[in-house]
Amino acid sequence: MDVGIIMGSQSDWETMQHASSILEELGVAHEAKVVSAHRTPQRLYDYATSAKARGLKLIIAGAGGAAHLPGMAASMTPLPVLGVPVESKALSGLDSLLSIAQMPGGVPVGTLAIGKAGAINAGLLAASILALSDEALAGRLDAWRAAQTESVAETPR
Ligand SMILES: Nc1c(C(=O)O)ncn1[C@@H]1O[C@H](COP(=O)(O)O)[C@@H](O)[C@H]1O
Repeated sequence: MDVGIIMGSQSDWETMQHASSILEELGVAHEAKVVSAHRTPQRLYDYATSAKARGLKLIIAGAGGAAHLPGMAASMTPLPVLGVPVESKALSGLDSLLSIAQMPGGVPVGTLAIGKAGAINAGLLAASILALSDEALAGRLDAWRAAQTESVAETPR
């Protein structure tokens, strides 16, 4: 398993499934788990502290509202952590974005955009990081990008 996708709640899956779909398309081995710093702190501790030893190379963490999950995960693993701010009902994800992006110096979380675009880009960014040491994956990523470019019509229909 190369990538671990974690999310604060089952309700985040609607957003985070887009990270999973991209990784699936690109043939990157991944797992998805519901893990919450607030509601299941022991599960988070166990997940983050064992992630590297289990062979994961990177973690994508999505959460909404007071989104402490990505930062707490980053504090307990040397693996790179990409954070996806899930769009919250009360504040449209601005709360999620700020609480994921505004980490204190020393504990980085690579923060993506709010919602679906962020989840897609977290998957793509994870793939491009892994592709640095995986030629076959680099080739699949190049093909994915070329297909995306190809799909953009020059004339609106
Ligand atoms: N931000 C966090 C954390 C965390 O950061 O550990 N755990 C749950 N949550 C968030 O609470 C929101 C509402 O959750 P519910 O839909 O379960 O009430 C979700 O977006 C989740 O990410």
